[in-house]
Amino acid sequence: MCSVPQYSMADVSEHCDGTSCWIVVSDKIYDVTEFLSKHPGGIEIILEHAGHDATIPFESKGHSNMAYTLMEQYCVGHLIEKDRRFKPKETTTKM
Ligand code: HEM
Repeated sequence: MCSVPQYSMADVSEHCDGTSCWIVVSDKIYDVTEFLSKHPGGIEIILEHAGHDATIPFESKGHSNMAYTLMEQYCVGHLIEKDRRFKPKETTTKM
């Protein structure tokens, strides 16, 4: 988790069109610019979420395990802790 770059939602929101398209799924950030034209569900549906959190639409569509594997090659980092919504916050306190 710590060895990859971390970005804020403000950083993600700058990549909001077909020239640079980032989406967030489960607090991980994906640069899908090169993938847009390859997406079996089409370009437009991803562009609707460009620069935003796409976790709920991505998961409610019910992507296959293959899709989850495929997306990892586009991961460019994680959200900074303050902007995370889905993963439990890291803690140094041991139970
Ligand atoms: C890194 C991001 C994404 C990857 C790698 C990806 C990959 C895929 C793949 C491989 C399929 C074919 C069916 C399957 O294997 O599940 C698919 C279909 C689809 N995807 Fe995505 N997807 C991504 C993001 C999104 C997002 C953000 C949405 C927004 C709702 C979306 C909506 C859809 C839809 C609606 C289909 C169905 C197309 C059909 O059955 O005609 N995808 N996607």
